[in-house]
Amino acid sequence: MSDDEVDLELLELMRKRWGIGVKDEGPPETRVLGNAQFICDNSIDVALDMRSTKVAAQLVLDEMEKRDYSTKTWSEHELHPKAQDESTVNFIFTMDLLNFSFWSEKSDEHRFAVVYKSKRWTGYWSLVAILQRALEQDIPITSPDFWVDEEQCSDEVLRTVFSSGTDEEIPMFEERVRCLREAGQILQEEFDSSVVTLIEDAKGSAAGLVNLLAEKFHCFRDEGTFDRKKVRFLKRAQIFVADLWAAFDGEGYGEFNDIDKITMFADYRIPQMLHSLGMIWYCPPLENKIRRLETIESGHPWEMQIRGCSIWAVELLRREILKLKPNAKINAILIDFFLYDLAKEKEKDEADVIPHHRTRSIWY
Ligand SMILES: Nc1nc2c(c(CN[C@H]3C=C[C@H](O)[C@@H]3O)cn2[C@@H]2O[C@H](COP(=O)(O)O)[C@@H](O)[C@H]2O)c(=O)[nH]1
Repeated sequence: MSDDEVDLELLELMRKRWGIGVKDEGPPETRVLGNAQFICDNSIDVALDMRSTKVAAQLVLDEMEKRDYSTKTWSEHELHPKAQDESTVNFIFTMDLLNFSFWSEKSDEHRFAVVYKSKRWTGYWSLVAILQRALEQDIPITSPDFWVDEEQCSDEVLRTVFSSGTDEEIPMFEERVRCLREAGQILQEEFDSSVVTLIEDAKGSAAGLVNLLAEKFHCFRDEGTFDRKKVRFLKRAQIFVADLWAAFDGEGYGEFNDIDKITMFADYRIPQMLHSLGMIWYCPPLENKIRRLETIESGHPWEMQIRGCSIWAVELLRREILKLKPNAKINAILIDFFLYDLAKEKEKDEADVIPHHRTRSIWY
């Protein structure tokens, strides 16, 4: 071995043993918020409206206070798991691995739905119902070991797990199976098949856990390109951390020292709510495309602008709320969760709400 190779070997040993020679990278950052601001500053098809944002800030603050909206709200949802243990960690990981693209190519009344606990669940809630139903049938659907065992966890078994209560099957079934298999394999190879080990490897940093998911799991690497610059949205990685934080009320598996680094989750439901609040505006060709229920391809500049401007709009909303009430215990996560729940409440009664945009992808 040359002298240089010996030195490198020695340095590596010293780095591993004592952390010597490791340049301090500083606290982890996801870069999502900065990328969202960059997109918004360079958007020509989507615009923010500050006047509506200020009005919305008072409305959102008042309504969140009236409902005493907090991390505890998460566990109050009847389908969300309540156990403060590893089973809920695994449930949330499985849920956020598959938390995407529930909308129907056809009309909404035909869309995939599940009847569970004598209620009809659609969208995100149909996924939660599916997982609860499988567990009740003693199918270990939230166990990473199960996902890699193609004998026990065959495609046929998974088809029964994801079986629909309507004539339309769950969108992107094959992609969902691929996500489970890939995640199960990476957890097995790098994290002792344990989601808890994955969380512990982030050492209490929310941004660190988001970056670890994006680095190790392709199916969490939610990124795009805008104006020739790589931009990160990391929607399901971020909502996984947020769901943990909320489900465990900021303690135990949900304890993070930098939780406020998590941004709004760039999905297809919140932009719709932000538009109906007048906070974001679409140029006429884009608005027409959305109103005509036409798909926008994944990665299209229009999609990048909708997602980036929505993240930045919620950040500005958060700042306006804190101007109204500086000590409000409100962050982007709770604002986002509240807006999603509000959107679901209003889904039925407000016919004039613009449809959500239609981009088929595994990212949201
Ligand atoms: N930004 C954001 N996106 C969210 C959620 C949730 C549910 N979160 C629960 C946890 C805490 C909250 O209180 C909620 O109870 C689902 N989604 C996304 O929406 C889409 C599904 O829409 P629909 O087909 O109509 O169900 C799909 O992209 C899904 O990934 C959220 O909270 N924020």
